Amino acid sequence: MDTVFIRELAVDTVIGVYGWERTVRQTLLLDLEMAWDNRPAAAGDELARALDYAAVAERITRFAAGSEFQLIETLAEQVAALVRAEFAVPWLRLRVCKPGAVAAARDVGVLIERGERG
Ligand SMILES: Nc1nc2c(c(=O)[nH]1)N=C([C@H](O)[C@@H](O)CO)CN2
Repeated sequence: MDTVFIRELAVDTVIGVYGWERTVRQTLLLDLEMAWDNRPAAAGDELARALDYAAVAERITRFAAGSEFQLIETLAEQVAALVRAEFAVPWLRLRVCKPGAVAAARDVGVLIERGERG
């Protein structure tokens, strides 16, 4: 299996457990690695056989824009399920970062893997 990836996708969403966080939109950064066999797309040089990272990024951005989760764990789980179901991705690794959430830390977030690499 090969990998198709998206790095530091910035999505705006309502996210957080504190009262003030329910009234603002914050930016999360997503890193996504998706298992995919790139050989058919390369052999035919055709997007139709590729895992279209632009389409995946657009879908995640749209989903996050309409969501209002408290925990980044929940957003990560939902994004992972959506990508696997809608794009037939057998395995993925997703990192969700919430920059600025802990002032003394460069970054905080969660990292999940779902599915089988095959
Ligand atoms: N494991 C998590 N810890 C925390 C989360 C979270 O989503 N997952 N969220 C918060 C607050 O919303 C925080 O980001 C506000 O700065 C605290 N801990």
